Amino acid sequence: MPSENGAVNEGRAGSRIADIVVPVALDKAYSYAVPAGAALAEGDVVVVPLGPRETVGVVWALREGAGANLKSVLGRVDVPPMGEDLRRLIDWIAWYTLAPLGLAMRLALRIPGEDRAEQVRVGVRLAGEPPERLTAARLRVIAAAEGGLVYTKGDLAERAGVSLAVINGLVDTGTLEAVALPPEPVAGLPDPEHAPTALSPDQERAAAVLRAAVAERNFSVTLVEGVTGSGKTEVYFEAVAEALRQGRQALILMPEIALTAQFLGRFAARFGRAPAEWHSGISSRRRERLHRAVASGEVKVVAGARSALFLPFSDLGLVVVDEEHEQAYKQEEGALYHARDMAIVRARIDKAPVVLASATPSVETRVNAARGRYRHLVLPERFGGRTLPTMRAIDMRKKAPERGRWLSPPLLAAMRETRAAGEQSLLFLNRRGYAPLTLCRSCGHRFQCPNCSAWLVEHRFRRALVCHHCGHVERRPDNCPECGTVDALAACGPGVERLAEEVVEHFPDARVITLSSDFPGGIERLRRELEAIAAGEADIIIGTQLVAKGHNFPQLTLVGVVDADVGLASGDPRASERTFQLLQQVTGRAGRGDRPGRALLQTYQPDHPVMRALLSGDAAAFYAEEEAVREAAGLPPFGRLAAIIVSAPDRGEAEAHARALARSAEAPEGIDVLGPAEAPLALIRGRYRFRLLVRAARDSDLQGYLRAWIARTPKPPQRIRVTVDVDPMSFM
Ligand SMILES: Nc1ncnc2c1ncn2[C@@H]1O[C@H](COP(=O)(O)OP(=O)(O)OP(=O)(O)O)[C@@H](O)[C@H]1O
Ligand SMILES: [Zn+2]
Repeated sequence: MPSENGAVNEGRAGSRIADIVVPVALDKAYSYAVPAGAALAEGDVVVVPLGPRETVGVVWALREGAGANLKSVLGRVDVPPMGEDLRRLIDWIAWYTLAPLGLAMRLALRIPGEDRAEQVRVGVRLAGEPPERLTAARLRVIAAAEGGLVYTKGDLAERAGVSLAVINGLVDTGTLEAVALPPEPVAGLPDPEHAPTALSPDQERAAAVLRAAVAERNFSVTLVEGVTGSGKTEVYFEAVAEALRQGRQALILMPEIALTAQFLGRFAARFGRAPAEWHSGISSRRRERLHRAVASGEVKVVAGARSALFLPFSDLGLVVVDEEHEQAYKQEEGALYHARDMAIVRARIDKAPVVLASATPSVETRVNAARGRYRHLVLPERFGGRTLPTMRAIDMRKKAPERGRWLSPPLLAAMRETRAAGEQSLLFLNRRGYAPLTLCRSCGHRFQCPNCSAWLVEHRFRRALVCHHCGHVERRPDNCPECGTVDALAACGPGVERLAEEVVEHFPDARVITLSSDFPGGIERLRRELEAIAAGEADIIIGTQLVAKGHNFPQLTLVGVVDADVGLASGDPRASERTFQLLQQVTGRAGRGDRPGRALLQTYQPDHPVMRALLSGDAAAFYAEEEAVREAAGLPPFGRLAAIIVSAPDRGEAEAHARALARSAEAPEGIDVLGPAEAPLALIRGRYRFRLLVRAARDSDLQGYLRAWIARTPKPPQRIRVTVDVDPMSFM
């Protein structure tokens, strides 16, 4: 790798040593000599030799020392240094999650890509004499450029109605001269006074507390718990406004940022400018510019996904975590961190207030609020006198749909009424594809993924069978591969595509939109469809969980939950909490406009505590019961959990190492080690998996225990992987 900003190496070793963290799976910093006279500071991004190659790294610490036997730092890279706060955050993440320091550091490292050179924008203006050869086109250009203003070439070509070649020709003749244009600003400056919202008294009370928290310029955490449609967004916008008034920066973390065009529009309406967006859909070139502009303080507000947490804010004055209960905040690959929790860590380091917003907070956050660790603001009502949807269960044991169909008579009747009233219905089913399982009616053969212990999901319009875990795709055959019978394959169970078929049978002239993250057209298509729905251009919407999140569809008055029980059967300790949150969210899409909404839950267990809580609207009772169950079982937040996942291409090896780990567990008082057990997803991407679960008392040194344990277990060969997941969200 070339050194971007001049070599610092002047050949002589100096008197300083740099401890440098490189972005690989190593757990410590490596020492290098700092060449004499090199201007190097902690946090600088540098190029260093690593074995036979060169790599970038970050200066974690500088100290005195000769370092005669050490290799030297080769150069400094011209990117914003990694500030003290970010380095402390990364140390913390590495300590907390047990991720190797180098991997944790990689979260915050941005190195320029190939296209890094900022393209200089050039404009042209009239400068010299008209050329000797004057064509009509050339005359039009000269006329259009009259007055001496600077235009981009494209602009001028358009104004004059000529091609770029004509413009370039006039530059060659000296009639036009090229001048450098200032770079376009990365993001506009949001104005806190642009269009303040008139808040309701409840909202105003909450907003006042948040403004005060921002004005304190100190660390604090405030939970804003408000029912769906209560205006949580409007309220935390007031905290953002206060940060802007103070000239400070604000970070808004969102779980599904790519789908939040509506949010960006609302922000722009309130502040006159959209916030800077940060997520994987943003081009690398733009991300690089944003990275610099966040470091320089030019960008004031970033709305982003998890990784926005690692931007080099120079003066962070507020962090908002929207939908704080969302599982999407947990990073499930690489360093397994929880972005909400790490946002709180970063805010503590940066002495900034945090706002957690949710209609259905996580049990952890509720308990923290109840114990006084967090401030707790409640918005109990929807804005503008609107009411929450009425909730009813449809007992599927009594009101069964026809054979091979999934919509019960009462739900169909409600959809007809809604349609007759010119309103929208939403059917929610959290299953992508056509059918979750395909089998042969003749021999019973089931289609399974060759790499995973999972059934292949039929995607009918792609004419394919797909594994949702590893992405394996195969054609759906006409004959059974096992017994050869023709046309004997049957789809079992519903996915959104199959549901759409049923809806069209019942409502042949309704405008139906099916939303699923795996449809062709990607984010752009989803954004367009969400807009179309909000504009009333659909009668019936069918969707997976991505329709549940934060959208405002004013004409939507009926939500039908096709299978309310789906999430309850998983055996996951958070199954109840998650089902409650998801169904509350999705039903909360109904009745947000002028007309009241209702929700119907198709369930085989109407007496399940989760269903009872949803039907009665008594969230407090649900949380109280859930907390009691967790407390009794020593589960988070009353106790702590860590999962150890051992995986290998060979099942026997994976199991043997998992057992070896269990044997060397030596758990002290207050810590239990459970397992190993074969993981529910026993095979993923060709790797067999075994799980151990560590349950520890709240005040125990879980990380210390895990480190010592893993260190004393004989190191397995490379093909056996041991993954530690502290505070696991997935138990698969
Ligand atoms: N003070 C207000 N003035 C005008 N409109 C408001 C006000 N408060 C809320 N609204 C409107 O009410 C709707 C719901 O508000 P918002 O989306 O902020 O609620 P929320 O609590 O974040 O909802 P959810 O949890 O369901 O996403 C939005 O259309 C919003 O513009
Ligand atoms: Zn698979």
